[in-house]
Amino acid sequence: MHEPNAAGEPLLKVENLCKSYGSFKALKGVSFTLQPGETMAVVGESGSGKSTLARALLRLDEADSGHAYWKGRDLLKMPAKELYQLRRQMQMVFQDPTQSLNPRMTVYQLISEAWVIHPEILPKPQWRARVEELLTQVGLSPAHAERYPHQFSGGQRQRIAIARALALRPELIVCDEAVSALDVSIQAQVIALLDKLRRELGIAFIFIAHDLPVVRDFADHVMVMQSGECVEVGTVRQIFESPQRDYTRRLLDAGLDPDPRVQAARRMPKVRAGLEMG
Ligand SMILES: Nc1ncnc2c1ncn2[C@@H]1O[C@H](COP(=O)(O)OP(=O)(O)OP(=O)(O)O)[C@@H](O)[C@H]1O
Repeated sequence: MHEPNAAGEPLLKVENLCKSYGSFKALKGVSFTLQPGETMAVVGESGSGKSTLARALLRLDEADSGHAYWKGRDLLKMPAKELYQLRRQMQMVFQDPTQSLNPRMTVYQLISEAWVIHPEILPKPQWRARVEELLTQVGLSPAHAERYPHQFSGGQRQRIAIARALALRPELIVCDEAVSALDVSIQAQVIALLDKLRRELGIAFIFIAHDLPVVRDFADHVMVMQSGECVEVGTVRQIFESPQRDYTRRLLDAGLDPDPRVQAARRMPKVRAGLEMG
């Protein structure tokens, strides 16, 4: 469990973040605060800037202006050496695990690769046991360590990607459309797993999704993005029960399937959390 940092700083405080591609403004001054262990969903239609925000925060792309403070330290100005250490604490899980998992590596190699890069985390004799522990934690079996990514279903591959992110003991996991490619019932199982990890390990999440219903049972706060701007932010309850903007209402309407069976399948099966192997 991660402790709140001593200074009582938020885990992440983002101020007025801007990013352009040429003359196109993809992020127009986004601000928000994330506390340790908190989950913030970032929702918005395609092209609204959600991935650009994630990439700027992890410095996979450089923001043009603004600030992002990680426990009070401006991570956008952080020198490379400090950033290298910080990257460990901020992990990303992408939409398509077939692209992020090297098909030639076994699950054991994929997960332990994190410790090749960061050997300070775990001595080599402990790698095997830790890989097996992580696989169990994400609802897979220790025997899966010797398999290759193509031998798993989409939901199981996403669990491997999550285990790999956990290997570095992150304090924040940024999920960029991490469940969007999965069937609705498998989506709910993977979200239930993330929720279990959040409760057990105190990990904070930024959870990017274009579909509002999937975040309802998981997020604490929702930030709604449109054309590079945050147009509404609130608790899940505020956003779902009294959205202030038409755009948010439209997102809610678009995401709600009229079929109650589909709605039920989307809801997170809390009691089954992490036990099924989607
Ligand atoms: N490398 C790039 N070069 C030029 N334009 C880009 C680049 N990356 C993103 N954009 C543009 O910035 C805007 C925001 O893109 P972004 O990927 O952040 O949107 P998004 O909300 O994540 O969309 P989606 O839900 O489809 O993933 C889009 O109009 C996109 O075309």
